[in-house]
Amino acid sequence: MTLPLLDLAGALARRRGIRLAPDWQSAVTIDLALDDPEAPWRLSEMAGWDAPVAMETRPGPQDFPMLVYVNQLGWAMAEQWQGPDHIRAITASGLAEVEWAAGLRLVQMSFPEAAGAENHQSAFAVFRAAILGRRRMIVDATAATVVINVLALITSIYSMQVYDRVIPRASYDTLWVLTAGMAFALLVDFLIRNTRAFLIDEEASSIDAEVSEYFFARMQSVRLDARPPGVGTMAAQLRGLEQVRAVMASASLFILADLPFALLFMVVMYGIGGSVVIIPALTFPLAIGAAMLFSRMIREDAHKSQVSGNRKNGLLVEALGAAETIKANLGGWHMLAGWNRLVDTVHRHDNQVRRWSTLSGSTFNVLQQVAYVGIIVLGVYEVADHRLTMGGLIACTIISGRINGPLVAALPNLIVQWSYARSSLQALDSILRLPSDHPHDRQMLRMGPVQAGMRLANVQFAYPGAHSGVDIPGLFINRGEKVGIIGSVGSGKSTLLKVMAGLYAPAVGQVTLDGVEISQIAEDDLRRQLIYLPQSFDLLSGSLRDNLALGIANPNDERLLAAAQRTGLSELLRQHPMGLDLPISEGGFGLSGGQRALVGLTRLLLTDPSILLLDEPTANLDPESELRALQQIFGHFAGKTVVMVTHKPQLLSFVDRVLVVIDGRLALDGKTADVLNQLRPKPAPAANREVPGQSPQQEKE
Ligand SMILES: Nc1ncnc2c1ncn2[C@@H]1O[C@H](COP(=O)(O)OP(=O)(O)OP(=O)(O)O)[C@@H](O)[C@H]1O
Repeated sequence: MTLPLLDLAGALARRRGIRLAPDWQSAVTIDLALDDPEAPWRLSEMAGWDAPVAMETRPGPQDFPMLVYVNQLGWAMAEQWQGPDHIRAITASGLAEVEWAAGLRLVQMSFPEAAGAENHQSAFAVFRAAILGRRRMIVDATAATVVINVLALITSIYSMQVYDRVIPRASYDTLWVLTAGMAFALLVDFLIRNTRAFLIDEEASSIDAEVSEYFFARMQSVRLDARPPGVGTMAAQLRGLEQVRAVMASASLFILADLPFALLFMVVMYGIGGSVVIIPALTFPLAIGAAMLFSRMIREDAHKSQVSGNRKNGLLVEALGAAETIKANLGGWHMLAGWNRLVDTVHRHDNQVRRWSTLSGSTFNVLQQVAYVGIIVLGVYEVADHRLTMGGLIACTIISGRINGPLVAALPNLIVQWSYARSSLQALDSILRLPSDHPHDRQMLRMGPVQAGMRLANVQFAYPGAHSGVDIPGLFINRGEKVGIIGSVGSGKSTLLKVMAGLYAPAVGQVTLDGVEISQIAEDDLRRQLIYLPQSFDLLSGSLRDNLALGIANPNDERLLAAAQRTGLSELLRQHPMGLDLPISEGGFGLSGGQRALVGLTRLLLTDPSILLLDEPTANLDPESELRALQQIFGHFAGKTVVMVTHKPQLLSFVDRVLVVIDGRLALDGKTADVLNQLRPKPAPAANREVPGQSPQQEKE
């Protein structure tokens, strides 16, 4: 049994139910020996994880599994206690019992959870979890809010004392004592307000980072066949995160924390001014009611403006991406017309929102003034009846300012922000509803190299809203087989390959590797064993080296250059002064179509899969480069399974078996020579004969 450290760490993570990022191993650039006592620390450092924690005391049963260092054997997985003095461990040479002693090196790895690993049902729940996960910030900010509100009362008490005690008796000493107290209160207020703002801003950034990481990872895990067609629109929907964050994780939320204090202030006002409290008791609920009404009025327009805004972004992305086609075909006017229509729609709805927002602003302003005047008028009668002092009346007007003040003044903004955020949340919910590559209710299985082969059983797949797709009652591809897939344009070859690669999930039936359904295989294992090369190999921004080494564990320049030499990519490296550092710009520009294909083929040579699925890998290459690259690929992967879609009959000499796809179904399946023979035009009318459903290979299975 071999147990290299990376496999050991992967197995440990799986035992602990932690799903690591699929490419976590790619960060490990040097070999880590199992018998290196520092290996777990080195691994964590390279992978960017927190340092492992060494057990200082005797571990409890709940602490297992973890790593244990066994003399002469090196690191192993400590599974559990086996009796009071022994620990059961899986070592490089099998199961072992390790005697517990005080100096035994037992280590707990600090694995990070892969982003998006938690299963949230709604976007609101994602934000709520991120905010509630910061209890300390909530407690501190709430405490600060309480103090700020209590300090606000001091101003009113100060004014009351000055008008009732200081002015009638001209007692300047009292004035200065009160003023000193007031100055101190103002200083504390200043400090606490700033601390609160600082605290919230700090946490808002970390909430933002956590939430955006979650959504980015979730967006990436959306199953390819379920992805909505508008990429730009989807990107804009994700950008809506910022609006939601601005409302949910910013100081404006703490304005709402002032809400309960409005009641406290009314109680205090009742204590000072008695019946005067009737005025804010009427105007405050009126303001809240009006806010709810305005938010209802704004909601629909905000949503429509948001949807059109997202589509505007989609159109922009499309116009930039398809610039060549648009320019070459005079499509600019068509795009501009679409753009102008969307801009008009956005403006129409935004203007409506702005109108309601202005109206709400002036309504709340009037309500504040009405409350102020109302308190003065009622207060005058109360003062005349000696039920209220002058100072009391002034204090009541100040308190009324606090009740209706910051919260009511902030309402118009908050309503608009919330309306847009609400619409963004709906868009984010629609992303969360899309099926994921890794359903959370499924336990992922690990697997090593494929021993038997790939089977498709009763597989049916159709694109959403379309009739086309694939329908394969049965197909088995044996380990080591070289299979070609041919068929006319749009017959379903690429779709079949993507279903085989597990990128598209069939609606019915199963694709299995050694009997295990591929949707149940842990993603890192699946992508190591099953390599899929798409028809158009897209490059990512960065350097050529980054693109060649993407997701490859242990890449180094010698390996990259050796692989490039074999496919012919080295020609490009020779021509370019920057070599492997050749920059690839955003969108993957910088190389020709053929060079891009060579990058994809070179990268293949750096992998060690069981099965290769190649979709027209050499469509963009000249005959010479094509031959060279395919000889290298088929030579290098001689013992592996290779399935290759192609339109070129001459490439079928590389394969032993050919599948012919017509309308998403297997029309022929057999040895290359037999199939080519059958496809050769025959003089007799028997050429149109129906093809039997079962191939010799299938029957064997
Ligand atoms: N994303 C999609 N949404 C809806 N229909 C699609 C989508 N992609 C492909 N199709 C349809 O599915 C059918 C099969 O397409 P597929 O790309 O598998 O054909 P193909 O045999 O690989 O063609 P080609 O030789 O041109 O590459 C076609 O009719 C195509 O229009």
